[in-house]
Amino acid sequence: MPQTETGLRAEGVSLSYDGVRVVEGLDFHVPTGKVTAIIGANGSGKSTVLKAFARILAPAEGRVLLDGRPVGDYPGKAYARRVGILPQQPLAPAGITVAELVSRGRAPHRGAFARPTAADREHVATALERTETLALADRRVEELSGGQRQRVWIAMALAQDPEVLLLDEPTTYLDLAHQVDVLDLLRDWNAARGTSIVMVLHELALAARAADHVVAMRDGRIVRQGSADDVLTQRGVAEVFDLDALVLRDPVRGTPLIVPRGRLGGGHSGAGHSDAEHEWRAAHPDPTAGPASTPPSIPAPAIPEEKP
Ligand SMILES: Nc1ncnc2c1ncn2[C@@H]1O[C@H](COP(=O)(O)OP(=O)(O)OP(=O)(O)O)[C@@H](O)[C@H]1O
Repeated sequence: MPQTETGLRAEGVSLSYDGVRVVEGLDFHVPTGKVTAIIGANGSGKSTVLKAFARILAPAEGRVLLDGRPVGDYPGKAYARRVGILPQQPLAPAGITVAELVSRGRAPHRGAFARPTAADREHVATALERTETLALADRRVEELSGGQRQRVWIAMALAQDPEVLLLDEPTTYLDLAHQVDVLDLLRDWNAARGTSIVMVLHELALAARAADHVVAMRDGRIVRQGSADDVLTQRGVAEVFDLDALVLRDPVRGTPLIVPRGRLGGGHSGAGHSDAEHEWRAAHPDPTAGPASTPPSIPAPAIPEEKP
């Protein structure tokens, strides 16, 4: 292992729950200073991978390293200053207010009984402001709507201000406008602070729009990774989701836009990877495996304006 290696890396990692292997042979270096989206079908191991990077789940095999050192070697607070996670279903302590919860994001930066510093208060205020939750500061978290609560959790993660931020489906519960807001906010945060962001996303158009790097998982393994153009091809979508889809270009951003046509084969639980690909090839005798412009001849249809 070279002394100079920096960042977060999984090396030959397998992950299990109660002895049942769910992720196998994971080799992945989190792209430093970039935004990465992990995509894949339900149960393919996306959250489990985040848990390994967050030290919630120890590898059954292999190692997770931060700057070349096993992550288990870092004291808890030291690790939390560098790597933060927003899990899929975080639990807030009963009765806690929004301001108190977001302030907890600063805990790794403080001594056990130390009072918040001006810098802590500044981080919390910025996080509340950026997530548009400032007006909710005195409300109890449990009385918020799902979308408001989700933005509060994101505020807490931003207040923590780690070098690597892991987010499991950060757009859950958000309406479309807030999904776009949150992803744009995370991109801005990445650009301004250089934070490496890794997030599990289900919405492929949003993943393509938000991420520099896309990682596609299937059955506990990474099956594709690269730019959205590399991963979200017609064949890529077939391989990852057993889905026959057209891949158009988002006319606004130029990123891939997936239009599902139907399922291939017996679905995730039945058809294996090679069956799906075989079927896809049979249905598409002349597949173009190129970037997302496939098939280029089909333009994104214009949706007519509604008549008043
Ligand atoms: N705490 C747990 N105990 C036992 N098995 C688990 C646990 N958490 C996840 N699993 C199993 O591990 C596999 C991978 O789950 P994981 O949550 O990582 O998938 P995912 O890709 O994030 O799915 P989703 O898109 O549905 O959130 C699944 O088969 C799941 O049932």
